[in-house]
Amino acid sequence: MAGRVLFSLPNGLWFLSPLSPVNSKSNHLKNRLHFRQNPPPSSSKAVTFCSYRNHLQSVGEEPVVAEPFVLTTPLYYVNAPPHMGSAYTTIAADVIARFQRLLGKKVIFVTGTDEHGEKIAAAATAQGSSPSEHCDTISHAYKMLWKDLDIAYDKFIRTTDPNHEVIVKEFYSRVLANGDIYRADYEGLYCVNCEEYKDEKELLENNWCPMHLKPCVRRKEDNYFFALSKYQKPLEEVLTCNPDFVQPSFRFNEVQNWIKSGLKDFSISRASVDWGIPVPNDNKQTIYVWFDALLGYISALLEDNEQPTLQSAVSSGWPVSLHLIGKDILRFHAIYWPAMLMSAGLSLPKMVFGHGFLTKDGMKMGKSLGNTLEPKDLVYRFGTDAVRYFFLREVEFGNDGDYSEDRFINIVNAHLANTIGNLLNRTLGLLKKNCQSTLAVDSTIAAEGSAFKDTVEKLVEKARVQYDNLSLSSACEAVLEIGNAGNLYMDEHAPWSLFKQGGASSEAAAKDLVIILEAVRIIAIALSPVTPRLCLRIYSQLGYSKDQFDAITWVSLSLSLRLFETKWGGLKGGQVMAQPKPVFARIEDRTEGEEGGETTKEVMKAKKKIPETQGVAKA
Ligand SMILES: Nc1ncnc2c1ncn2[C@@H]1O[C@H](COP(=O)(O)OP(=O)(O)OP(=O)(O)O)[C@@H](O)[C@H]1O
Ligand SMILES: [Zn+2]
Repeated sequence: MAGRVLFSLPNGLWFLSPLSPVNSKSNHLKNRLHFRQNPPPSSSKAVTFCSYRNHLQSVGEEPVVAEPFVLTTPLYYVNAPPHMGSAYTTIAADVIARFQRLLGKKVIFVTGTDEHGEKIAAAATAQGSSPSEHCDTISHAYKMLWKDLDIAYDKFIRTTDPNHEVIVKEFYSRVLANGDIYRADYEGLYCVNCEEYKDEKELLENNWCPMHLKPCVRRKEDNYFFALSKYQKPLEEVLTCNPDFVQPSFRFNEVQNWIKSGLKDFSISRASVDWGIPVPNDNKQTIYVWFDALLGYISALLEDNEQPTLQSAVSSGWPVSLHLIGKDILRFHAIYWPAMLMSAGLSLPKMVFGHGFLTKDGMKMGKSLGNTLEPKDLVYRFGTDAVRYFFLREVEFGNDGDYSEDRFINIVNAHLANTIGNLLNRTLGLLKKNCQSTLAVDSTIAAEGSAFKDTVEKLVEKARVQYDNLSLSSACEAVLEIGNAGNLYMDEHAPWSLFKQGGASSEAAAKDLVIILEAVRIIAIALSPVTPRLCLRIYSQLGYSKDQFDAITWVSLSLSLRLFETKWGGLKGGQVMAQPKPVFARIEDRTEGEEGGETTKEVMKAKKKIPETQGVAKA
């Protein structure tokens, strides 16, 4: 396949490679090197970005972006341990990362912790520890939770990492050299929990922050400022040229309105905060926590033992394909950050997606309000897959969602235990009883003339499109529809009674079982980004090894891997299935020693230790 590659260059420009075979790695690298060494002259970056896009369209070229898929979660503030809200973003990011890996892409999944600032210093003092001890403890708690939730991140950045400090200082110096930093007095109302000066118009009565329900304090400081107002036009242009820059689309409109209402310069240093990175050439001030934390997305890209420079960090995956964040920090990511990047001559992220809030009694669940749901308890009681599945399936990605334990149990039981687990279990039971657990024919032959195969292929394609659009709940729904269709097929064909009739009916029944199992195989691939443990158990039941499961791809990357694609036809005649075991026990049915539902023992332990509703909001 020949095509052109749209490169993002370290100086903030985008460049179209000469026509070359895209799949040729050496050509790709040569082009990259050539443009890095001979960057085109700098002009207004936003305009250049647009003109390249327009140029591509005018010559009818579809750019092939051969860069890795890089995605980030927010770097979580270590003022308190993680909660279900922090877990929500990270689970969603993990699902997207796993999906992209299934498509065969190189993925760099970045997460981490934001560790500087006034709120952290105060939290440490309240705990009677030093800021650095406090950061170590909380950052470790995040890592442990990501392990419990099967988060397969590639990079975990802490903003107290010495390399990060070098990157922040270099970035600050670039922005300063570009004439975008100046010194001035500022007086305003500050919310320590937001770590942000607030506009009085946004506040509740008595100057309370609407998000944290705490009073803002009036502050006057002599600070360094970033000239955000200079970037009003370039930012407008970025949005005009790139309607996908902020997602979902209603948040795009929000950002557009903020910009339209006029951008004000903001202070990027604090004279009163010691726990931070010193401003270059002025040790009396530290860098504002947001001007520091956002750079974590770049310093995370540094390879181990690499010289910490902006140049080396950005050459390992910048710009990111996706910043996944909560809507609370949209302004920082969709306005401040792109302006800062333009000022430093770096390219912009391709997309910022601001999802909604998990709420408790209608209020955002958060550390500062303390109204949080403990993900560890949920995992302990219900298992990792149940937690991952419920929040992604239940909350439409982008909107807010309230938690209810009853609903949690109902959904997980109905979808994972009944629709998928039972379907597999009863099919394998029949196969064991009537066919010695061996498939009679290839799934392609079994499905000849059957409309069911087309239904499954359409649904799995629908799921792919939904994952790609980040409509994660709809992707789960499409996969579940395959399960529903499978159950319907089973009930309509009633293979158990066909087996009793013997002869040709028995042969038809044996084919029906192959058909159902092939559908379940496809479900196992398509749901594996969301419930990796369950899908591995399904794959084992279908007679595959863990290595084979780890090698699955959404579409075949080579002919020898045809078996593993989501296209119909993976299961072959003669293949021997494992002994049927429940792959997902219903939550209330789990008893100690029962097989299936890998969390059985944990659940029982947890039942003895944790009262049913502790830390959990009942609807
Ligand atoms: N209730 C929530 N629903 C969804 N995501 C959340 C929620 N709370 C936090 N997050 C995620 O964490 C990010 C904010 O991280 P942060 O460490 O500031 O947590 P926080 O609990 O919101 O803190 P605070 O309550 O102190 O403002 C959000 O942008 C979002 O990605
Ligand atoms: Zn606030």
